[in-house]
Amino acid sequence: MTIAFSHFVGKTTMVSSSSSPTPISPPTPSVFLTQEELKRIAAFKAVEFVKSGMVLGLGTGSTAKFAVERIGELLQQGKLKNVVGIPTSKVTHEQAMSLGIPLSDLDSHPVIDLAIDGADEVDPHLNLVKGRGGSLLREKMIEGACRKFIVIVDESKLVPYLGGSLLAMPVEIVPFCWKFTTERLQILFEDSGCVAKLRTCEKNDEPFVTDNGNYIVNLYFEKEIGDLNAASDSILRLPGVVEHGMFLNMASIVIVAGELGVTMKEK
Ligand SMILES: O=C(CO)[C@H](O)[C@H](O)COP(=O)(O)O
Repeated sequence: MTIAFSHFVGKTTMVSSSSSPTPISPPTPSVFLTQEELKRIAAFKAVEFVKSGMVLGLGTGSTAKFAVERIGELLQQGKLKNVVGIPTSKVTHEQAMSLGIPLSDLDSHPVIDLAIDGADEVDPHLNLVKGRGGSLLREKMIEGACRKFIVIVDESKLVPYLGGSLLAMPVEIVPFCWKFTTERLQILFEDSGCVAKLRTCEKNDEPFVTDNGNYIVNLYFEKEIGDLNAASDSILRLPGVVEHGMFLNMASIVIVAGELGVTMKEK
């Protein structure tokens, strides 16, 4: 049984095995699935779009890791051949290496056929918040260079507007005078009741350091941000900011796994 999520604006497809681009089928959803199982189902569905010979952006996080695992498995089984992976983080690099997935980078492969990655929030227009795993910069560089970007989420990630989960919207900043930059970010969005906080590591309360040697400031919004493109521009104009976690108009397809089925939303 499948359901269509009224959340989305535009075309939503209810997924069945007949709509699969390849004969590889994920486990069939049923009730009482755990969040991990839902993530795995969305990931398997996305990997059905992978074809031999493709250059692939490999995402980061607990959902994307299932996609990387599946790609490794299909390579080992000989069902996929000659793919090259471009990892979006050191963690994914390690995982892909351990699975024997051939790896490269954007310098050697500036155009990527397909990227598959998770997201922290998905709004009805397929805009995303990403980077709660801290890999937003590499993710944005790699996913911005791909022909098709498939986002895989469980239904808990759907929000009516970005910032709507009341969880963090991350911004990567240089460590130099991070307090100054954090304050500037908070002031920028004071009309939206924004609170800006440096991300720290749970184990020692030290600043969280990204794969690029930078810090992350988490923005928490009390009210809707409003014009997302204007917000993006003003964040990026602040000296000290490297990148933010709003991925606007980048997703080609969002695959959502829910208790009652899988839906696929295309731009
Ligand atoms: O952007 C990311 C990492 O920087 C992740 O894709 C995002 O945080 C979702 O992660 P998960 O699948 O573990 O919920």
